[in-house]
Amino acid sequence: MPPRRVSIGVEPQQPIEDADAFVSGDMIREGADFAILPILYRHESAVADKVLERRYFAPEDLTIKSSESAYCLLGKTSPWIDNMPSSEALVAKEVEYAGYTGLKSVVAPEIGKDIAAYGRQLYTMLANESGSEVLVRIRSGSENAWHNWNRVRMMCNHSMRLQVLLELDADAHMATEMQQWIAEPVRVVVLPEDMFVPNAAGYPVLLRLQQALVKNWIDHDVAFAVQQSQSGKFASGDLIRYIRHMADSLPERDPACLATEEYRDVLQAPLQPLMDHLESVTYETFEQDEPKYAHYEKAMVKAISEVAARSDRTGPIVLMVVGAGRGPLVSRALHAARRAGQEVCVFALEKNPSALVELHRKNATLWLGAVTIVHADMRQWQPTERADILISELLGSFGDNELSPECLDGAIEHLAANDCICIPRRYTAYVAPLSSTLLFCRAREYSGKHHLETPYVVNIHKANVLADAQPVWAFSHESPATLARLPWSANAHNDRSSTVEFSASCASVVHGLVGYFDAELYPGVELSICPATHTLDMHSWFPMYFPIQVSIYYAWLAVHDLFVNGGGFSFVIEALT
Ligand SMILES: C[S@@+](CC[C@H](N)C(=O)[O-])C[C@H]1O[C@@H](n2cnc3c(N)ncnc32)[C@H](O)[C@@H]1O
Repeated sequence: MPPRRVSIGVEPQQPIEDADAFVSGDMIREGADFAILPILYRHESAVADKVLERRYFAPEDLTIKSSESAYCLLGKTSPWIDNMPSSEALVAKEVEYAGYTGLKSVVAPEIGKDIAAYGRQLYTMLANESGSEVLVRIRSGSENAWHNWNRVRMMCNHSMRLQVLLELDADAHMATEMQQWIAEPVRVVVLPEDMFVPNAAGYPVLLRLQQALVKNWIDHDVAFAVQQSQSGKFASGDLIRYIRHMADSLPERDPACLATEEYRDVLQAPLQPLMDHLESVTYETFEQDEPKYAHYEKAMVKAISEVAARSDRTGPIVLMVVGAGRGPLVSRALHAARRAGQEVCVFALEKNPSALVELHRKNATLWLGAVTIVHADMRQWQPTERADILISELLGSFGDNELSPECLDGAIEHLAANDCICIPRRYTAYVAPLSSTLLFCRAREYSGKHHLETPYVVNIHKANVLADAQPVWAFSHESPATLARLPWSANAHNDRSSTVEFSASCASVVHGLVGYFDAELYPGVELSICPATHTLDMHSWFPMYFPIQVSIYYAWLAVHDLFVNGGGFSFVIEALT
């Protein structure tokens, strides 16, 4: 497996007269991928006045004198002096010049005291058509760092081009503050030389807490930049080699993690397996989830044993797999019967005609004709005998957002015996408030009319779940006989509503809700995608992200009027004081 490729740059502290010479000399020698350099060589106000008067830079004013090295440079703008119009004008010139040379990113200085003026300046920089990204320099641990950042990014309307260059302080470690930054668009993490200590041979290393912090940032795909101090205790090249070695020696990611990594923070529309016919490749992905099917088999063995132990029991036990797809649950049902030592009669029901091809093929080659395959809608098929055990896998990431419970209601009415055991028998939906600038921006840019009023299935990564998830409702199929007697055609029995309150461990911005579910397949056999109880290595379901139209600032929050029915899901979020 190829090692992780980490981009590592340098931020020299001494003045650099010519960026091109620095890149082809020191930077390459040190093994850096990029450099963070000031755009201007000299910042004296006399220079600023001259530049503004003449309206262009002279070569001697500049560190970045040409576009030759622009591909590997981040250009720092001059320090902004609060309430000084000439300072604003100079920065505007620098940004214009950065666009001309092709710099992809410019780095703005730390947020000053006059936050409104700073926000206005950023806004102007982002309005520049050059399209350079603007990185705001944040020193972790500085007073109100996150609050100030939050204010300026709000002023810039959450622009996707506004990002963070996070400069760690020497004592930084993975605490609540870092968790806050994970949810923000951090592009570059600056590691000051003071963070490193010498090992026995005098080479720079990080202490354990800082190592954990850097490893966590590696996993969040940021670039690093090492920043030499004036004293120059260590050579930049040694700092870079150490970080590279750290990335190379991270443990190999397990295959399940690799399979899902490409979907990190990618917004996907939930599947619609009733309206659409799923493709073979989608079934193939489901089928790779060994832990999920192992749990199903365990539940089936228990259910078969329970039915077999009934005193009035005669003949083979009838198992129906409804929504059989290409048959993984059918294989498991036959295996479970063998494990339980019981004679069974297995039906596989599927409405997707193409999946039927695979079911028939497997019946001929694998199951040796032991299965009755039915091409039908589970809500309408009328069997000659009823199921003792009804097995389905119809859940979405939020539990009831795909086929269950509505399709299952129909199946129970037509197919289930009075004392039928349903697998799963119960499932619960959970929500938690979520902060993620990336997901919010992606939802905002998603095509379609109601892109901020629709949920997405996401392998959520660059995000901060702000409080423990809380249950909002459950659906139960524990007594199918009761359900079969319900006047369920109006579907009102599947309406649910709820109100939940959350208090955050730190003030934050809510960009929506994250939804999870857990399911009881059989008493004692559970599947879960909730973080605290997640089924080990199960990857069939990513969480659900429910964006909100306008992000809100929160420390204590109520999600009320949460409501679900067959037609959709709605909620209101209120920040409490
Ligand atoms: C999430 S897939 C699960 C497939 C399979 N059990 C597996 O584990 O790979 C749900 C299946 O239910 C089928 N399905 C959806 N609605 C159905 C209905 N009303 N009647 C029969 N099958 C249905 C879909 O075509 C799809 O194959």
